[in-house]
Amino acid sequence: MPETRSRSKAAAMNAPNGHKAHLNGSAKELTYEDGFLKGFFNRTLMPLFLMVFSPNLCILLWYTAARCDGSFMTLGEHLSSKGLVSIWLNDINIFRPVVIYTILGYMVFAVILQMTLPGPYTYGPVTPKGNTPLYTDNGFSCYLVTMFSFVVLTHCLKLYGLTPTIVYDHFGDFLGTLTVFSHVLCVFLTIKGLVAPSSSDSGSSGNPIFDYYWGTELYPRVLGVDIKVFTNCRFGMTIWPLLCLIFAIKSYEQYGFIDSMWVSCFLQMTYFTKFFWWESGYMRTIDIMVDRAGFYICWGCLCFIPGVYASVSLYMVNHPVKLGTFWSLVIVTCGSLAILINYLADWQKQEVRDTDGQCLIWGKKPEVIRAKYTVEADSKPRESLLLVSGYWGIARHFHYVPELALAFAWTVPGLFENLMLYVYFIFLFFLLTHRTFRDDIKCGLKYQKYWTEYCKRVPFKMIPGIF
Ligand SMILES: NC(=O)C1=CN([C@@H]2O[C@H](COP(=O)(O)OP(=O)(O)OC[C@H]3O[C@@H](n4cnc5c(N)ncnc54)[C@H](OP(=O)(O)O)[C@@H]3O)[C@@H](O)[C@H]2O)C=CC1
Ligand SMILES: CC(C)CCC[C@@H](C)[C@H]1CC[C@H]2C3=CC=C4C[C@@H](O)CC[C@]4(C)[C@H]3CC[C@]12C
Repeated sequence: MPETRSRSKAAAMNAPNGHKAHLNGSAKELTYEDGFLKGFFNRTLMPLFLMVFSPNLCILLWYTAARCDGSFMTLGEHLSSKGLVSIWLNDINIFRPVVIYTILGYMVFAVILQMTLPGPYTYGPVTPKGNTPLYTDNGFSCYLVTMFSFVVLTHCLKLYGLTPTIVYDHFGDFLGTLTVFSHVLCVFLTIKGLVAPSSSDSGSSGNPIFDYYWGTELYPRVLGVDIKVFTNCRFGMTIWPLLCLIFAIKSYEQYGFIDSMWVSCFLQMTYFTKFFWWESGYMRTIDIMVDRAGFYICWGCLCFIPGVYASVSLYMVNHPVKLGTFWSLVIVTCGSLAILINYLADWQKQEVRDTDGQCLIWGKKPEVIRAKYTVEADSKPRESLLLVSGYWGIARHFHYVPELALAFAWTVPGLFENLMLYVYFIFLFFLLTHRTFRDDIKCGLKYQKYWTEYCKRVPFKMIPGIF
């Protein structure tokens, strides 16, 4: 599991005295947060809105699928007759023992795999405080072992007349219990980041609401477990494929065929397999190198992924469509192509850096900008390669186009009867568009004139000539 290597061990590993002085004093916080997340709107209003709205969105999506046949019109009628509070109080049981045991059982299993499965070491990017996180790259084996264990467990349960689809039957309770659990974790992490941080990349913003929402630590570790690897990868990104499989089994139990569900499930499972194959690359993304372990990322991965990201499959349980071989193949082919392009774009960026530009991109020597930068902790000059050719020469975030195309491909098998099916796609559209702005600001602050040069050479964010 990740360790944090610092230029100065005292500055990173043990929440040193110097760092505590920083917490008590007025030293500068992360430049990204200063540059992007500032002002009353970003630091207080938006966090409050998201912390209230998002858990309700998850519950209402489940309620729409389970009680309103996927229709927002019917949901509107229910809401006006019984109200939102009644749904939380009467339709959700956060204390159901089978739900609590299943969640805890899975978490223990996931932590054991995270801690014990071997893998090569891989480094994350150097942090603003000059720490370099070290990870054990065991994501792919954790994923394979989990999927294999799920198949074995499903067969064992069958012998006793049981089925994993109990998760679907009590999915509202699962989301409710996970929400409570996540808040407990977030409270713990917020306090831990202030009183016993795992590294010097921590501290308060001075605003308790923002601290809770955004987190007080970049790389918290508890008993040797890296919390963000656990929440993002071992929980969120592993629960999502498990839910896809469980929902497909449920649909099959009910209807005896899984035509549209199969197409959607196949594309999603290919996407998860790709994700875990590339997991070390994920450790170099905004989620890990910028987002602190607070409500946004921890609650997001523990609840928003099962509640919103898996809502496509949840909806499809009761809305099977007979697509037929031709359309199934067309959608699977388009979706697979989107996965491939997205993967190759992520790969190009990584390969150029790993080989210091000594590789071929689309058969040619890559065009790069050797961008110099320093981190907040010291003035030591550092260098990163910005790729200007390949997919990174089309637009600065062109790879989001196949990501969106893929999300559409695994959604469209459910056809167009209800808007609920497209909530994930719509959310992703806004998330990725917003991310293009976030990343430009983050990279602009980090690389300054080198980023300006990249923006001149590659002027569009996502689609050349349009955006
Ligand atoms: N389904 C979902 O909800 C989402 C999926 N994704 C997917 O996750 C994957 C990774 O996400 P992504 O948003 O790219 O991660 P990031 O936004 O974190 O990656 C961008 C980072 O890459 C580096 N970078 C930027 N431009 C270049 C360049 N030209 N050459 C080399 N490095 C560069 C910079 O980091 P540095 O500081 O190292 O220079 C930058 O911060 C993608 O496949 C994306 O589609 C992403 C978001 C949401
Ligand atoms: C609080 C909420 C309103 C928002 C929570 C959002 C998070 C759950 C998601 C934000 C960014 C997402 C991801 C980024 C990159 C990824 C790589 C991709 O290959 C797989 C998906 C993912 C891990 C994705 C997962 C959800 C987020 C962390």
